[in-house]
Amino acid sequence: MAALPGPPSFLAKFIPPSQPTTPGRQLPTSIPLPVLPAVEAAKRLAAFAAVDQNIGLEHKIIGVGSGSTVPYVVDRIVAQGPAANSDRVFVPTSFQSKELIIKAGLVLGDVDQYPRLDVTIDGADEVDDELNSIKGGGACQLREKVLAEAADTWIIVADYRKNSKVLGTTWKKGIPIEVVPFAYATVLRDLAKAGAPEILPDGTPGLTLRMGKMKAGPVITDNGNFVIDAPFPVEMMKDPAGLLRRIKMMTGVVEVGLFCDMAKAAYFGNEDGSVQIRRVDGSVETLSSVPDTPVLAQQAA
Ligand SMILES: O=C[C@H](O)[C@H](O)[C@H](O)COP(=O)(O)O
Repeated sequence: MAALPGPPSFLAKFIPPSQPTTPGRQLPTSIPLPVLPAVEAAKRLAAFAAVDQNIGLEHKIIGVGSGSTVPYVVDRIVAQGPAANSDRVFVPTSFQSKELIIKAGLVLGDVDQYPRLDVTIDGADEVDDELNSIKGGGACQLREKVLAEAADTWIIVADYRKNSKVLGTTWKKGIPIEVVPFAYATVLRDLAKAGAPEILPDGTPGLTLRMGKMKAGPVITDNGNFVIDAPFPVEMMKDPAGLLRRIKMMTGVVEVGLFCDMAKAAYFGNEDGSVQIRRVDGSVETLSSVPDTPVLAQQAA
C-alpha cells in the first residue's frame, strides 16, 4: 500500500484538539517519554499496555474510542510504526476520535464499511468488579456501544480512579442516557419514577438534562440527540444489567451508558507506574512497568 497521506491542513488549522494536549502526546516515540502529572501518566500506562497486548500485526480493523485516555492509545498505535499501520483501517466512535485518527495520519474507515472489527479500545468513567462500566461522560456512548459490539475484542483503558467494585462509587454524576430531543421530558419523568433522585443526599443535583458549556441549552450528541445524567441508589447500581434493560425500554431512549458483559479486559494505570489488568475470566495481572517503546515497532520495521 502507498504511504499514508498526512492530515489535511485545514483540520489542524481550524479545529483545536477536543482534549487538552499534553507534552507526552506530542512525542509518542520519544525516549524517555516526558514526565506527566500522575493521572495523565496513569492513563498513558493503561493505554500503552492495552495496545501492546491487544493490537498485533494481524489486527487490521481497529475501533478507536473516545475520551482523554484514548489519545494515548492512538500514540502507541502510531509508535508501532508505519509498516504496522500501512494496511490497517481505524473506525472512530466520535467526532473526537475521527479527528485523532486523521491528525495521526492513519486511514479512516466507517462502521458501515466494516461492521466487524478486530479490536476496539475505549475509555470508561467507572468499571465494576465484573467489568461492567459506565460510559458517556463525553456523550459518545451510542457510537461507542456500536463499536464495542462490532469488535471481536473490546478493551477498556482507564486510570486508577475508575477501578471500582460497584458502579456509582466514584462516578457520581449518574448514568449517561442518550435520548431523542422530543422525548426528553417524558424520559426524565420515567427515570424519576424508576428511582433516580432529583437531588442527591449531599444536596447536589441528581437527575439532570446535560447542559452545554459555552453554549446556551443542552448538550447535543454527535447523533443530534440530548443526554440525561441519571444517578441511581447503590442497591440498583449493583445490578447494572437489570437497570440497563429497564432504562432501554423507556420510549425515546436511544442508548444507555451502561456497558454490561462486553469487555474482555480492563487496563488500569496506577500512580506507582504499574498497570493492573482485570480479565473477563476473573484473572488479575499486574505489570510493574510498561516500556517506552512498543516491541511491535521493532518487529514491524
Ligand atoms: O463519552 C465518552 C466516553 O464514554 C469516554 O470513553 C469516557 O467518558 C471516559 O473518558 P476519559 O478517558 O476522558 O475519562
